[in-house]
Amino acid sequence: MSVKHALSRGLELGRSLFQLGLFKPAGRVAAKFRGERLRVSRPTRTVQPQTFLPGRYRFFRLSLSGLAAQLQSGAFRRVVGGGAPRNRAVFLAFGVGLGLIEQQLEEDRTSAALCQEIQAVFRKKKFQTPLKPFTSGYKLEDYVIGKQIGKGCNAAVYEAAAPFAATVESGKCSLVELNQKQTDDDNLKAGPLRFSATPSFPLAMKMMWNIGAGSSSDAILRSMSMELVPACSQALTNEQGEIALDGHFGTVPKRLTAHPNVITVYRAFTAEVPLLPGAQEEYPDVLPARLNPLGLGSNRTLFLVMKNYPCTLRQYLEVCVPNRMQASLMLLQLLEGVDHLCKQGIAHRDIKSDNVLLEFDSTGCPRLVITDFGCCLAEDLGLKLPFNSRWVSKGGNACLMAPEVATAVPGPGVMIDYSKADAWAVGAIAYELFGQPNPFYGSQGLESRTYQEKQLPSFPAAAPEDVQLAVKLLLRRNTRKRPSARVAANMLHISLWGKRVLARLDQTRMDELTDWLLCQSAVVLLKGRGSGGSSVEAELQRCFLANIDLEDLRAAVSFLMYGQQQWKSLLAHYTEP
Ligand SMILES: Nc1ncnc2c1ncn2[C@@H]1O[C@H](COP(=O)(O)OP(=O)(O)OP(=O)(O)O)[C@@H](O)[C@H]1O
Repeated sequence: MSVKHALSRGLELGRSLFQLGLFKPAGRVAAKFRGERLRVSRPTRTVQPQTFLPGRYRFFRLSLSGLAAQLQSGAFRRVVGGGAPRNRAVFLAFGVGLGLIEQQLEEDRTSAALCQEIQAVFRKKKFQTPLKPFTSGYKLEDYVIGKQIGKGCNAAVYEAAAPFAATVESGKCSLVELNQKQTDDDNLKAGPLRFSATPSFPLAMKMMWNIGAGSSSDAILRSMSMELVPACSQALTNEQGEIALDGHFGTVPKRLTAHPNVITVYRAFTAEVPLLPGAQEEYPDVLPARLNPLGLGSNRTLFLVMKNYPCTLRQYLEVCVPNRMQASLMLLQLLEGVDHLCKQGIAHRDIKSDNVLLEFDSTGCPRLVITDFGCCLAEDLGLKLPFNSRWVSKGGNACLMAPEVATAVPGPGVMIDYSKADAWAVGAIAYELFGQPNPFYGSQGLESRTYQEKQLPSFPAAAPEDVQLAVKLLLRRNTRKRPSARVAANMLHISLWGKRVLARLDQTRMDELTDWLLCQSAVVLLKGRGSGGSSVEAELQRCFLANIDLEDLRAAVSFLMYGQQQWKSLLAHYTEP
């Protein structure tokens, strides 16, 4: 057999092996974690992968020399007719490798095309804010303002109503109502319940405290512009295309498109600071001299109008312990929200349970939205921040600052990469969702700057295994080993709705996964026609399909397979005699 012949024979052999499914997933499901290799044992596999092939397809862990050795000595001898001299065997092996790669590329092209088609179907129907276009609501006088519903370090928030907001659906079920439904539930902690979404005030108005920015719209915008990141297009521009905020557009930052898990600001405008209920008692110092002679505030400030949510995530968790399905769905929503921000080049930088608002869908499942973008990074450079001086702000809440941000030291040319920082914070909040204290809070808590992964408290055993794995991975210090919010979200999606496929993945090919994607698409489209279309679960499934990408999906599968291997070995360890 000549070298050329050996190569072409190998190529054919590789193609057939691939078609027969004898060979491929060994490489595909492989992943490299902590330098150790994961191998999925398959009964038909005879080749021990030893080296990586370079480039994008390096998940093919075919060792050509290993393959050649096998061909010389083992199972393939019969297949190739035996007795091939060593150098020919190398070429034969090389051919097999090429054949496998060629087929894999082909299959990838098909799967990637399918993913794109699914994406296109689910992206066509854009998430709509529940507000119809309306010409008013750009002045304080357009609103009736009720009682105060919240207060932070930078603003007071009041319930509000306006004729144009009649289309804003209230949060369906308030925490009070939910509590009444669940009084028998043993899981429910005792505690005062004070929150309710008042249907007559479907809106929330956030009045920023303006100390020192001055009263011109331009100055206000310059100092508070990040609050406008989640503002929808009608928030700033009315139907005639007039800019309602009479500042320069230059000071208006990058803005987010609407997403079910991110707050939408319906209207933003500047106006004179009014004397609202509780102002003299609760925030006299930030009032303008017109209202309090000792006040330090400017005369005008920024107002933001949003939907009025029944409570924050923190308030909800103080009185309720979500069941494991609800907690998983809540975690998934936070990951979906963060992924949406990342895709648009925005880092929130202050994700915490106070900055997540909550309402309930028609089934009583909590729906979460990320809010308060005051500390966000929304620069043209995307998720990287030049950190050349210690005066550059790294973001809010130091406790939930990802290790790569917390440990960054300012200097010339230093850049902080925020692409996985919000995902890390979500990993920490996951403990709260499953009823445990956040490990990074309190005087005894870990410090994100210094903690070691093995110091993380064990995750509640009641949480699904895949959730435990996802959280463990999200809290990895090394960003290269930490999944992105998208990949972690994919893990949970597959775990929640594709468990059956996952169980078969060690013997399956990618096409089984793509078949499952097609089935999911059909189910979600059908659900969308029925009443289930607005439930949190349906929204999440739509989100997943609208963002489906082969590489991210594959990464999620690799992490899940890695987790399964770990569980199996842990189990084996404990069941050994
Ligand atoms: N849309 C809303 N619906 C209901 N309550 C809200 C809404 N927005 C804010 N709140 C309440 O007001 C509080 C303060 O709001 P927010 O966190 O936006 O203010 P802040 O001053 O920017 O906060 P921080 O201190 O985190 O900077 C929230 O914790 C929440 O309780």
